[in-house]
Amino acid sequence: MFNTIDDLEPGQRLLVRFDLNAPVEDGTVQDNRRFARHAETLRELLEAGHAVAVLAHQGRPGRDTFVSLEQHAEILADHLDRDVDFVADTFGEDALAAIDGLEGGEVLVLENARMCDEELPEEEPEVKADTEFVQTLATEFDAYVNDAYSAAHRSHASLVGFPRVMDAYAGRVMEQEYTANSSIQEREFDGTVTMALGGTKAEDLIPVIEGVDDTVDRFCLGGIVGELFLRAAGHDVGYDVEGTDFFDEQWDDQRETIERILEEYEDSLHLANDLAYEGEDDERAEVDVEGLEKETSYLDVGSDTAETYADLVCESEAVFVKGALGVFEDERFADGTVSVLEAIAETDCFSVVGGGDTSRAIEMYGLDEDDFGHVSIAGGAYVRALTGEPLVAVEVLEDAAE
Ligand SMILES: Nc1ncnc2c1ncn2[C@@H]1O[C@H](COP(=O)(O)OP(=O)(O)OP(=O)(O)O)[C@@H](O)[C@H]1O
Ligand SMILES: O=C(O)[C@H](O)COP(=O)(O)O
Repeated sequence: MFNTIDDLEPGQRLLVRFDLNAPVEDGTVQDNRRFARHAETLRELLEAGHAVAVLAHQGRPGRDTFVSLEQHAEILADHLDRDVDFVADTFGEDALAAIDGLEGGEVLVLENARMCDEELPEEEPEVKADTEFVQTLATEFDAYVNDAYSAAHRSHASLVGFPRVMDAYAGRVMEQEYTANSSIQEREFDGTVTMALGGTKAEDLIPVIEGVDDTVDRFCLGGIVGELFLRAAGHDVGYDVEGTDFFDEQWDDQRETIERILEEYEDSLHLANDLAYEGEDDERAEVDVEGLEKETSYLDVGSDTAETYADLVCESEAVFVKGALGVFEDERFADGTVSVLEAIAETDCFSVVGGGDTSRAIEMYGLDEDDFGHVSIAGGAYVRALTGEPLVAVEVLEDAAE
């Protein structure tokens, strides 16, 4: 087990890793559940008199979501109802000067860690610990706190490097998510177990199907992941159209695996039989999978599919959700995601809803969190925990405690 912030000495200078990765619409960062959860950890640390520098990431280089953390500092400030400083630098001179001026009870957000070249390449913790990024920041603080459970599956410098070179502790979100998600993995169910898989990150989800196949009886696919499976099944969908970069790269990387899984799991995979898109007059329009066209951007599963998936949920003893079945942020394309969530809320099945973005649908559509077993702000990390696969950033925290 790891040490937690309960084990911290008083009045420390802390480097705290959050996961504030959020949707970005037209350059504007959207508040999601992660801010509220991490703000609670932050409040506790500041009230205890610690000086806190926040390290976090947003998007990936080359994507529209790869932006500065300046807006994230403002959103955190709104949650805390106090000032949150920001410096547009991570470990250079400006960052070090700002860190130097940090007093107990104050907080400073550092710039997007993924703007540093040494952050992203997936490498062993020892290699990350040796980077200039980690070596420079480590000397500025008494201890490192990792609260970013939802990024704990990534072997990035800010997640795995620091615990190798300094005292390291788990924050409240890390502790709570780790406990909840690990206990789910050990549960056994007598009845049917259904998993709804959607969202944009096919490469995170595909290994999950094989990892949980002894527990999960059927998989309902939607979102980008579902469209890639439809493409493998021979339908004219799952191709990038102007302005999207979801499909072609993932298809090239995952094609063989998708085709194999489609064949091996024929009986347990449920693919959409209709999809929705933006039709004339900007209205939602729908089409059966036989009528799909490569040039159209499909934004949700169709109503027939949504109804079928909701029925499957109602017959289940346990339901796991990871990733949205459509672009639920736009009301016209929320039907698939919301139908599944409503079906869970109406029945008394055990349920877990995961995903930094997906979990936001619960409050957006007025559902009651109490109707769900566990709502996780983690996506990739939560599904890996379900398969029993270790999370590298948790492992280094555990090593640090020994
Ligand atoms: N057909 C689609 N086209 C474009 N975007 C889609 C489609 N279906 C779902 N999405 C988007 O997928 C997003 C959620 O997927 P994502 O992979 O980011 O999962 P997540 O739930 O946030 O998990 P994580 O924590 O891993 O990021 C939603 O914001 C939704 O708009
Ligand atoms: O949003 C997430 O799932 C985490 O922040 C990890 O982000 P990534 O999938 O871009 O590595």
